[in-house]
Amino acid sequence: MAPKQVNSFPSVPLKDELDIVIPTIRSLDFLEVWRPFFEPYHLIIVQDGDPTKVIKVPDGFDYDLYNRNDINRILGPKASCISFKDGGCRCFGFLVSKKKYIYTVDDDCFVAKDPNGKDINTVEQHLLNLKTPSTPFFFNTLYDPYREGADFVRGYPFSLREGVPTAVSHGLWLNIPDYDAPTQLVKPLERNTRYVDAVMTIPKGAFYPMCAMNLAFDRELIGPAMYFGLMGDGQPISRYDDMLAGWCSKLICDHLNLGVKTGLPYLWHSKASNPFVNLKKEYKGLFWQEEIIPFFQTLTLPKECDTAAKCYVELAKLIKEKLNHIDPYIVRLADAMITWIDAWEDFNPPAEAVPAVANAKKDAVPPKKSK
Ligand SMILES: O=c1ccn([C@@H]2O[C@H](COP(=O)(O)OP(=O)(O)O[C@H]3OC[C@H](O)[C@H](O)[C@H]3O)[C@@H](O)[C@H]2O)c(=O)[nH]1
Ligand SMILES: [Mn+2]
Repeated sequence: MAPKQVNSFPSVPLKDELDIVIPTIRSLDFLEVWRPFFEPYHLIIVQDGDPTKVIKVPDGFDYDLYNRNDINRILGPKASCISFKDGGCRCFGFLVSKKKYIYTVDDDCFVAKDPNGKDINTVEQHLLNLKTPSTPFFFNTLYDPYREGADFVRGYPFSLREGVPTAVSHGLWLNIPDYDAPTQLVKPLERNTRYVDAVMTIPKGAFYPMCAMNLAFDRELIGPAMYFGLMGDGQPISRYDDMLAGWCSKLICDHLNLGVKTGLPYLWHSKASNPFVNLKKEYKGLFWQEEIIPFFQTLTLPKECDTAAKCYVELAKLIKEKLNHIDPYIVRLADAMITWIDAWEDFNPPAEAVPAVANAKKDAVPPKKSK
């Protein structure tokens, strides 16, 4: 029986282990409030929309900024898999990062306070979540057993107390909740004021609506599955970027015995996007998901799929084969999933890749700007 890990916050910023990826089509002024927590880290800013628009990065941050011209230049024809005019463009940042962990956050999210009035360092809490095991096979009713002041409760099998590696840490939001358009329309004034002091592993076999507003993950374990789909301009759907990545990554985490956690940390989500615009963007997803989610719930991947990338390629094939009747778009999406993996492996060669070729490809990515 492994000694239980009692976790504490990482004492110093782990800047060599984590990049912060921010999609933006607006402004980066929000970084000012995050400065104490974000300044030590490298930012990867993915500028969406008009590439001629100059988006100012507040002084003092170490960053690379990529606009659509950069994405096209760097990926060439493979840029077709990166969404335009949808927050899903952020996955380009996941692709070019070289760090083990990614934290991605939206530009209308701010520092929240915990019930004691203390500013919440979301990066620290996500790193803690990712560096401590998950318990997907048997639910611990006292929530995160690795947390200070908690443990496995009576009856929890000792054979399962080591847990599994954590691949995804899904944070939450105070103030504007991540509601879909119909819910936003009927509850325009609803605000989330409930701070739940808990981190939970999402049990194996259960899916969840992954929101990318306050999300962290282990690139090495699950990076290839964090593709945010073909959304936005020229596509019949938007605002399902993170949902697709959530379904795919959870299926693959379950298959590879990796964990997904949700709960702390919280941030403050400030902007309610227009529910009528959102309804137009997401309405196909509202009914497509009623068929897509059962597809994921009943899917079993072959045991030969022993890496996230191999699982993802197999999943793309199955989506193309089993879901193409929903809409011709699904075929394009499945093809784009394969293009994504090709691009991923250009930047992150699989272990068995020939080093000479791999290095040549890896070095082909001059960042647009950095300080
Ligand atoms: O065309 C676009 C639109 C937005 N962005 C950037 O994406 C981030 C989210 O944008 P926004 O705050 O307007 O989205 P929400 O209505 O709050 O909902 C999101 O919440 C979770 C996910 O992030 C998902 O994308 C949405 O459902 C923000 O940083 C925008 O600047 C963009 O790059 N391109
Ligand atoms: Mn928002």
